[in-house]
Amino acid sequence: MGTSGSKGDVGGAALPGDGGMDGDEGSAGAVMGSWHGGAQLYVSLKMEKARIIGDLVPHVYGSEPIIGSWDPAHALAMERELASMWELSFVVPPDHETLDFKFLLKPKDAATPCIIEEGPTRLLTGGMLEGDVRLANFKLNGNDEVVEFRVFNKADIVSPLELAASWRVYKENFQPSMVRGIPDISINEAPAHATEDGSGSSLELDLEHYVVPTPTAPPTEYAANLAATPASLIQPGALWTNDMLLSDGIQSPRSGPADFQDHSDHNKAMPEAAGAVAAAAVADRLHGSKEDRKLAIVLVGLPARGKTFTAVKLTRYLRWLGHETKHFNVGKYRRLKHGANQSADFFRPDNQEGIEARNEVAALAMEDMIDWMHGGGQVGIFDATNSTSKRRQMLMKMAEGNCKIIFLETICNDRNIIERNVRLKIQQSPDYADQPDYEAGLQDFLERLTNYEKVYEPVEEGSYIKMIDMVKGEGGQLQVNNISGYLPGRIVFFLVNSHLAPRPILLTRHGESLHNVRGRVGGDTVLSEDGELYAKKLANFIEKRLKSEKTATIWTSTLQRTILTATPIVGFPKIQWRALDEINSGVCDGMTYEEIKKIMPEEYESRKKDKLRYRYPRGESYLDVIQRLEPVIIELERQRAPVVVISHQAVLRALYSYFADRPLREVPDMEMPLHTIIEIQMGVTGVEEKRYKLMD
Ligand SMILES: O=P(O)(O)OC[C@H]1O[C@@](CO)(OP(=O)(O)O)[C@@H](O)[C@@H]1O
Repeated sequence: MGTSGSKGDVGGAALPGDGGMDGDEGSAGAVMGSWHGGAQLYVSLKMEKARIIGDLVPHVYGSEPIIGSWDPAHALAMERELASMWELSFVVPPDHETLDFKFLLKPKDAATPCIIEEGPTRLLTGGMLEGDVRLANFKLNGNDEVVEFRVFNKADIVSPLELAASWRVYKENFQPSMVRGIPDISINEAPAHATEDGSGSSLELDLEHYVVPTPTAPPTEYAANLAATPASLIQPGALWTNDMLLSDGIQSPRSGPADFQDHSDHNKAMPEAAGAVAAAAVADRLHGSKEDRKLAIVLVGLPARGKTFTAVKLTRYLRWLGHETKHFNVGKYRRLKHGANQSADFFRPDNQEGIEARNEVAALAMEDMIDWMHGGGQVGIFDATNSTSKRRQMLMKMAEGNCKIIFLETICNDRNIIERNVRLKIQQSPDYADQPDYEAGLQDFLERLTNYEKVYEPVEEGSYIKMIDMVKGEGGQLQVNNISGYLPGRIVFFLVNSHLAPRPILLTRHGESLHNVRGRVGGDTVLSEDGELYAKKLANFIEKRLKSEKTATIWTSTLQRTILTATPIVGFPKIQWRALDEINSGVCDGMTYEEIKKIMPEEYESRKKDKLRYRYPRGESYLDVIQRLEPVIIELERQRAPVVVISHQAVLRALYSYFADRPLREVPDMEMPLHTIIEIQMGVTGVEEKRYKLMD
């Protein structure tokens, strides 16, 4: 093991069978010194841990000392690359000896519980895994449940010069790429003072050092809705009889013509949204047909086509805009009424009992939705396969006189995406929560899929939107038929611009401004000293956090406290948005809250009473801010690369509430501290959040 050492390096040695490296032969010290010609292999092992299982972290362990010499307690932890992707990367000579190892799951800083993957030892030769080893199976809870994670492996030939660059990137941004607890490559490091500009703006190598807890919030209304038992299932013996259902459904006695009395006094009444939404709502109310004021978005599609995810995104978007919106998941009704582990037989086209049971729960859900609309609800998202024309006719009959139906069909022809959705379904759907054997669950679900495919009839009736292969946000197409009105138009525009590809969005306020120091609102002041220090730290953070991203963009408002905060950031384009300017405090601009209370007590009290709707004289309300941020949300949904939004307290409260699905009433009082970065990771399994506080 020809290695050389230089002072101060940690012990260790290069991988066996090294192609030999220059450098004076020293003890079996670190791998230092210049490289001996020849390209090297940059190997990347990845595991897609699509399901969070406690604090278990993927590790690698095997024969080599650096990966534990087959002692699980000394396994090497994989690094989290994305919300559900874990990675271990290292550099080896192309002709390295075979490395044998296995994956295991255990807490990062504890030896137990420790779950070693099933199957034979894995062999890495020439940087690549031998055999068909794309999956890792783990038996949880002592054999009664098997989870399967996908494994990826890549080996790229890199030259010493590329290694030099990658070494600098790794040295500055993450832990150095290590295989033996020491840099497995090293180039003369830049002199230490280079990263210190004396202002203390440098950061710890490990950004985890800055992570702070996310404030706990009560479950979102969406989560509460999912957990609640539906109204129609609470009163046993619903109004429906089977013959009613089989004759394609008729109006239930309870859901007579909707009463369109004004429910503004209703505590769920939609807040008086401002701007476009208010104008449209008035127009629809005055001119639209009675039933158009209530909208049912009825999803259509085979299982594992992303219907529920689309329903969740659409619900969040419409609620954020101030429309009283609710998601009705028929699968939940079925599980509550008929149990959660129905086999594929329940879904067979020749299973009359199954058909009746499925139509019954669909009608119950539709009945609840219509009742909810009578109570003030405006947009119901009806989430089920609704895969036959007969079922859709039944729903249309129930909607007559109550609401307008728009069918939203999701069609996916990409087998890889379907496979991924199926895997997520088996791992996460309540239908398979009790299914210990992953393979058995997979088979059952594929059989259910076949049963649906036998009877599936694409949408041709009524008003409809077809989303065809739009999941990745690349290409695909959207077909629209007989769609009109403000809200349906907004929905189409949102669907055209949103996709499910995971990418981080970083939200942060500007560095502390002079007005912040003095407690004055609004204005357009420069940064304080602390604010300027934050700007430098933020630039360091962004360089580390986004270095491995191909592209990213920096968005600021047009006020100088955000533009100055963005100045030290290099390498990414910066865009100034007026829409990101702070709430306009009108005649109170530049005042302190105490001065407002003293000089305009009635304004102060009005704002205190209803901060969401209160509008500063010649200024804005939070609802006004939300309305002007709608194009920002659409653009954030459309972006596929990371975006850093440097904006203001009120604006960030409004943007954050969208991603966190918080009700509008909470927006004006949300915690949005200075010098803190909120990372929102949007992906297939929903939205995850992480906060980094770089300084007080
Ligand atoms: O709605 P409130 O709680 O007043 O917060 C908004 C206020 O926050 C401030 C700071 O007080 O925003 P920022 O400094 O982030 O630009 C004011 O400019 C703005 O008027």
